[in-house]
Amino acid sequence: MGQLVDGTWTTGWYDTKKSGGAFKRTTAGFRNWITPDGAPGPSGEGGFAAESGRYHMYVSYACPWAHRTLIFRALKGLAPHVGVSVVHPDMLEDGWSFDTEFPGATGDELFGLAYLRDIYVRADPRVSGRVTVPVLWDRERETIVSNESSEIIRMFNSAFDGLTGNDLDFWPAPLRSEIEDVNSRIYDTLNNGVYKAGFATTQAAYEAAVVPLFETLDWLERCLSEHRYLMGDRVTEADWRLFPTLVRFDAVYHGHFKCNRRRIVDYPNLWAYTRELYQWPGVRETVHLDHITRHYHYSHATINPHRIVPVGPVLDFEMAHGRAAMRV
Ligand SMILES: N[C@@H](CCC(=O)N[C@@H](CS)C(=O)NCC(=O)O)C(=O)O
Repeated sequence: MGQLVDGTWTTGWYDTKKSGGAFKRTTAGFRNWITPDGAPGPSGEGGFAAESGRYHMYVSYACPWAHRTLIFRALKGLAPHVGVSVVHPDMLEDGWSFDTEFPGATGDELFGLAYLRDIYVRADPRVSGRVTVPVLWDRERETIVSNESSEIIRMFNSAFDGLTGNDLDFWPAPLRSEIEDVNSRIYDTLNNGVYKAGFATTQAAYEAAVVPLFETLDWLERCLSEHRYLMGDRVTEADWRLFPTLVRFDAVYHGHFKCNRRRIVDYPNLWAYTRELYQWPGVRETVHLDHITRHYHYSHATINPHRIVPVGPVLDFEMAHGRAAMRV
């Protein structure tokens, strides 16, 4: 666990001293966009045209941010066009590694490097910052296009449509501002809220995270008692950004991160909605609870010093969801 400073690895856990015990997530450093013709996107520089076989993703199956990019890769039929390397679930002193001693960990399929940080240094020998997944790598320019999942899913939503013929749109223009509003509450209180609760080092910082977190879950339960999806009758990016947190919740966030007022299985609508999204074609294959459970409990020695990985809970994501009866 550490970060790169001027291309050199330095170790240390998240520093919460300056922020009263609160965990503050830093922003991602590589912010270019793949576009159909290589024109520049909303940030970064141009020159990253959508081409089959040119791009490769580095992910962890444990990571909820990487998970959304794997979901979009599946939903948008990008598997034949964008390759994937999967890191080992343990994130220890050296950060994410390409150790293959865990089922599903592939190693670095492009260069055979030992650590994910080596990929960052290959992109920029003087790079500084956290070494995070997901990473979207350009084999042609030998650099990182982006390490920001919220932007990678927007690229995947449309950049390759000309190549794949898949024009499913999870970011439809008329719903964008409504999606942004819902995303921002869910990001702050839930996607990142679980980390704020789990990584807090004072009681006050923990409570400041966990109270709004359950307010959001209660609010979502009410929304999903009236509507099939967050935007009504149509599944959108907002649902796919929520799902990775819901699918991890009872297995890790409830116990390990102390988000334990309720579990997702205690919310009838949220639980049925989670099962529906899990059963969506292509999605269950992106869910790897063995990586998820192992990663959090084994990697966070400050929270779980003996690294005992729990055996439960038993969760039946395949159970009938009954959500098709909801019309709106
Ligand atoms: N902004 C990034 C955040 C990604 C992120 O924080 N990933 C975590 C894994 S869940 C990570 O790699 N952490 C390593 C670290 O912070 O050193 C995104 O959404 O793509």
